[in-house]
Amino acid sequence: MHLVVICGAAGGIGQPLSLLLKQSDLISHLALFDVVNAPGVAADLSHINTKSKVTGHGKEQMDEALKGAHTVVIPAGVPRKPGMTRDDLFKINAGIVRDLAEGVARNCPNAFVLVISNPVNSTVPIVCQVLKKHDVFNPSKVFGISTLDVVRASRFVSEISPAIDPSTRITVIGGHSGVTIVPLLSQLPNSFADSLSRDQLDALTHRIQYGGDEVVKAKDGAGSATLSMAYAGARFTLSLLQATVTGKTGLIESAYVHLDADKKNTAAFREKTGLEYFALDVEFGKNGVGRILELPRVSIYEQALLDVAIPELKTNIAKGASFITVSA
Ligand SMILES: NC(=O)C1=CN([C@@H]2O[C@H](COP(=O)(O)OP(=O)(O)OC[C@H]3O[C@@H](n4cnc5c(N)ncnc54)[C@H](O)[C@@H]3O)[C@@H](O)[C@H]2O)C=CC1
Ligand SMILES: O=C([O-])CC(=O)C(=O)O
Repeated sequence: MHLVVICGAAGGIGQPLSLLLKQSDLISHLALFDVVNAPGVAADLSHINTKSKVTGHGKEQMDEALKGAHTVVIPAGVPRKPGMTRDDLFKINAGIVRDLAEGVARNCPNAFVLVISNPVNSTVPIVCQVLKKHDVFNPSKVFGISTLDVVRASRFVSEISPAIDPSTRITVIGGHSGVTIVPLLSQLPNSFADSLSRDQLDALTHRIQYGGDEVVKAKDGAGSATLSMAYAGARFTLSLLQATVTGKTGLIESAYVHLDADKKNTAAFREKTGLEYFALDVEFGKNGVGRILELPRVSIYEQALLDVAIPELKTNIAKGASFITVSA
């Protein structure tokens, strides 16, 4: 019995994400929670002839939806409009994510919590702080989904170099907003990064960092990435489920996590940077984070990107963490 709950299930991401997850036999029950239209989306999805049962839960039914969940995916909240940064969403989304995390602490304290709602750099610390407040925090079980940055990096690189297949995984570290997104293109085979001119490398890096803005601009006020995010969110969720439900090993995704999830492999990095949260490649295990892969050697170019990302991330993390007071 594996209950997966989508919070914000009737939204632009929530609907296609739920559709993709409905196709998995690893999920026995898909519970869709939203403050609007959850029963309608659930009725629709429930006619699909795959294994899982689908239920819909409206505004007053958060506790009922979350009760006993194995995994909770959170794409609830408002998206950007042109001219906004992800941080501009904090005012509204911080409270939404806090209330959902309170619901997790009450109803499914052992669940894996996968955060999509922006600004991820701050909303993940909010979730962790709420769980700490209730004494149910396990750093191996809370993830900020930064997979879309990896998906974009793979796609954009393959557009430049047809020799690189679009399914090639690229390590993207840092956070999930603008300068905090640091693609490690130096890790690609055949000296791909060295084959680019400085202008080409700058343009590709900028496109990966600001891919979200491309979509916000093209949607022209109607929101931000939803379909590519649903793809990325489903990929992440299904990978985690394979590891935690079937015990499959060797599954790696980039995720924005609390570095206590693997103190051993992150100690040196943490000491050097003072960061508590960071997106790194994570190998899933039975209990969520199996191990965090050590940061590979970065190029001088990438170190300069990191030098810009780290102070910005620290500000984002402090903003999220200080939103919740945890008594000592
Ligand atoms: N991590 C990432 O890479 C990405 C994150 N996002 C973020 O995901 C979030 C959702 O984006 P969209 O689906 O496009 O927005 P949307 O507005 O289409 O959907 C959001 C849904 O959340 C629901 N909602 C609002 N308050 C709620 C609450 N308290 N409890 C449950 N549901 C609630 C709304 O009713 C709506 O159905 C945004 O914050 C956006 O910035 C978007 C793309 C990529
Ligand atoms: O750009 C946004 O606001 C949504 C997002 O996080 C992305 O597409 O990467």
